[in-house]
Amino acid sequence: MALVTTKEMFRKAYEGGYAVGAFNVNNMEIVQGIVDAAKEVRSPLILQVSAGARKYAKPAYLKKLVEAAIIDSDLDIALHLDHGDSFEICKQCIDDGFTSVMIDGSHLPYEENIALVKQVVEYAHARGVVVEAELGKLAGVEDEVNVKAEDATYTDPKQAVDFVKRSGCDSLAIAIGTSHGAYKFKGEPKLDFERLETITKLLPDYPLVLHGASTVIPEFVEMCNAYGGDIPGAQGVPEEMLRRAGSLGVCKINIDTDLRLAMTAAIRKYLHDFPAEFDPRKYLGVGRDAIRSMVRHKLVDVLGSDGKM
Ligand SMILES: O=C(CO)COP(=O)(O)O
Ligand SMILES: O=C[C@H](O)COP(=O)(O)O
Ligand SMILES: [Zn+2]
Ligand SMILES: [Zn+2]
Repeated sequence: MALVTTKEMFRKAYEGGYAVGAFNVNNMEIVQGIVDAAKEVRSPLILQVSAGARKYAKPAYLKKLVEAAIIDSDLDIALHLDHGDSFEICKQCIDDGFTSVMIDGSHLPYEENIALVKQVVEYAHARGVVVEAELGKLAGVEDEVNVKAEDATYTDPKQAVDFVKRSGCDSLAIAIGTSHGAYKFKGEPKLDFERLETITKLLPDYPLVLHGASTVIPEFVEMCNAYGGDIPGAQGVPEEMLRRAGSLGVCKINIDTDLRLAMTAAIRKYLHDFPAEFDPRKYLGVGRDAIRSMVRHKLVDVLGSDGKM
């Protein structure tokens, strides 16, 4: 199988009413845990690399890890740049062989966001690479109690149509109430599904992307806290909301925090239970196993992408 773009994955996901998981990768154990799960259940897969991941692991290592994953798993995998913040980083990744890049101009004024996305789209499309853009702002949304302020940062449906048409982006990340990290909601979790449905109606057959979509699995939060961690009040997006989003045009669901929590919880417990152990393969192996079973659960029970490869 091969390194592929997300085009075909999204087309099938849209038609099938399910979503493809986009998992952030930072080292070998994370890549292997995710890919082994996808291999077990024959799921399409997007592996994504942030600027932070490139700084931590170095671009050449990450690229080779993903190539190794394709050889070992016999899966089609898309390699995606997560939250590219400039034309230059997108160009670098395209030149390095990424099949998909995100240019995140969501912090820019509307017209500047469009202009930046257009520039990346022109470069990417000429090389067979697809582009994800973002409209609306995610971070900090959960702190807004004022509905009007909330509205201002959520994606405006009519603007989304204009944005897609004028920028030429292949998929669009939208803001409907999710946020990055382990603290997504203070009270009851709430996403603006009415807004999502309006966007989907106005942009039929168009793949949408949900960032900040970790469920912050209570089992792992509790395990972290039970073995020396300190992450009280962590809360994510409930699974049933992700299933609903997947049936409403969301074709890509981004997951990073859940990987971090699964790995950290398992390693914390292992080191507590086996204090005399100091072979990194032991605790990193346990972390990798935790990622594998967590991702398998996501693919089968939340995203519904199992058997779609
Ligand atoms: O959106 C993400 C990466 O772009 C990850 O979101 P989480 O923090 O919810 O895992
Ligand atoms: O959206 C953000 C991802 O979770 C990546 O986070 P990072 O920049 O710490 O690698
Ligand atoms: Zn963003
Ligand atoms: Zn994100």
